[in-house]
Amino acid sequence: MSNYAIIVAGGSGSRMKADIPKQFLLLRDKPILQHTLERFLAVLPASQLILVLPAREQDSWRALCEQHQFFPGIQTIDGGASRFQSVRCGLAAIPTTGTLVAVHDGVRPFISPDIIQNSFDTAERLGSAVTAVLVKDSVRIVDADGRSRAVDRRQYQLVQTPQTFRLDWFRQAFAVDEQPFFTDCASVLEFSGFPISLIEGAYENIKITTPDDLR
Ligand SMILES: Nc1ccn([C@@H]2O[C@H](COP(=O)(O)OP(=O)(O)OP(=O)(O)O)[C@@H](O)[C@H]2O)c(=O)n1
Ligand SMILES: C[C@](O)(CO)[C@H](O)COP(=O)(O)O
Repeated sequence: MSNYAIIVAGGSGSRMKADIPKQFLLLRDKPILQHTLERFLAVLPASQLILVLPAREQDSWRALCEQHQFFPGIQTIDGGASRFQSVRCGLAAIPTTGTLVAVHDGVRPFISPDIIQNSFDTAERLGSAVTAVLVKDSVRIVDADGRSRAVDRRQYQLVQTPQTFRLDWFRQAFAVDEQPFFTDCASVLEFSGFPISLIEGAYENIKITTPDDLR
């Protein structure tokens, strides 16, 4: 069984409005991305991790690794114009002998090794494992006229990463043309008819998106 993980960090972080891509910002003296990679290195060897970065930022990442004396030996790949394209770039680097693949946002540094391991164990049994948490707030649906009504929050979960799948399903699903409603890998696999199994995530596993999240 050879499992792989693609860490997608190919975005520009436009909503963070920082001078550098948000995955390179420091959190307790270390780049956010280094925290994330260290969590995955607790579960998988470096040879089974693929890091996707913006093509123009490869040199900056190398310099940051030098600065922080972080030399994990992880293969880095140039990303694409969207998250879907970046995942596809990472996928192309996985050998055909692979069995499962996890995809994780480089900007979710608080993921626990236990959740990563559970996602592989569940995907091995069921073919997919998509991390999600229950909704804690009340939820309302809003129509085009701005009228809203309450909905049953028990029918919704908030989706996180990692999202882990059988590699054969994943390759087949990612061969399709990109669709505007592909917001994560689960939506891509579902579009091709593959079943999505949810596993329990953690509220601390936030995606660092805006300055509030960083604080
Ligand atoms: N072309 C892209 C776009 C996004 N991502 C990655 O997908 C994850 C989730 O995306 P998001 O939080 O939206 O990151 P950005 O695209 O960087 O942010 P923004 O949308 O604010 O520009 C991030 O780790 C991001 O680096 C990627 O690998 N390639
Ligand atoms: C993949 C994801 O983190 C799951 O919640 C999310 O869909 C990414 O969304 P974004 O629009 O790229 O921020």
